[in-house]
Amino acid sequence: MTGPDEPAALHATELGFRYRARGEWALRECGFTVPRGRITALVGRNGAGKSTLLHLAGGLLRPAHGEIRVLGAAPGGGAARSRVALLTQDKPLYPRFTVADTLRMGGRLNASWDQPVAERVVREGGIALSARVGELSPGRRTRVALALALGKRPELLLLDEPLADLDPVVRGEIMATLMAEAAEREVSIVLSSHVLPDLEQTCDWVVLLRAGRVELSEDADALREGHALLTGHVEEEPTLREHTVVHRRTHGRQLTALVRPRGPVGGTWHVERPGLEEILLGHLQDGTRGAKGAAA
Ligand SMILES: Nc1ncnc2c1ncn2[C@@H]1O[C@H](COP(=O)(O)OP(=O)(O)OP(=O)(O)O)[C@@H](O)[C@H]1O
Repeated sequence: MTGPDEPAALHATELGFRYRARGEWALRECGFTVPRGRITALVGRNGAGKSTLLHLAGGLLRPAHGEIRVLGAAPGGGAARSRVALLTQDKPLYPRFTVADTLRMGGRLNASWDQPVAERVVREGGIALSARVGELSPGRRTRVALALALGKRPELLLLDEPLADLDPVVRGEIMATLMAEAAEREVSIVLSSHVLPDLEQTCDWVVLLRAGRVELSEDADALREGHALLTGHVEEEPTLREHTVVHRRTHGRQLTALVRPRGPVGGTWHVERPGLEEILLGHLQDGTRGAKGAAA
């Protein structure tokens, strides 16, 4: 973990972006901070702005409004380029290259290249260095792309849906590799994903986007402690008025509500501490509230 005076992994103020000058805002008034040394889940429904945010952080796009800093530096500039790695959804790799060629290219392009790390990431997936990239399964291609990103020895790794299209076993293996690298080298990781169960055990910070705005930017344990899952009779619902109800559902006369309590919960509710998955799902399902500003 890094000291309090060190620049944050990500810091955005009033960040806004739109793809065309007169188009809709893909991101708007985003302000948040992600501390260093965290594994951050970047979540949001389709079109919420996750890829746009990662592309801005990786320096592939420039803000239309406000700013974003990575490790205290401007994205894409000299101070950030060698310290930040971005793995985009299209995972650009040359299909005709072998895995060994691909890693060799990584070595030529990056002064801080760490060949043993890159080879280890490849080997952990049982991939031969002589294999041709175009003949690998999607999961194995993801692993090679990850090896390229980790071989750069980044301080901040930005991953845009690296787990999409992978079976649960491969997803678990890739998450384990990421966790090991994060722990060993204190890499900060920001990972966008729709696979909420995979995030429960691995992520310790959450940024949740809703329609281009930051709704949550919080420590995962603080989120768990700050929510309660209540089950009870629908007639008890008026006792919830003083709390923030994130999401509610009824089954006959039974009501289940995910709430952010603002004090002791009255009534005869059965109260449980929800997991991160339930919390995120509750926030994602709730379409009634407008997006709010950032929390951190
Ligand atoms: N190249 C583009 N040109 C125009 N609009 C775009 C482009 N890329 C994204 N958008 C729009 O910007 C908004 C945010 O898209 P973005 O891809 O960042 O969302 P996302 O959260 O990553 O979505 P998903 O989960 O579906 O990948 C959406 O309204 C999308 O339609």
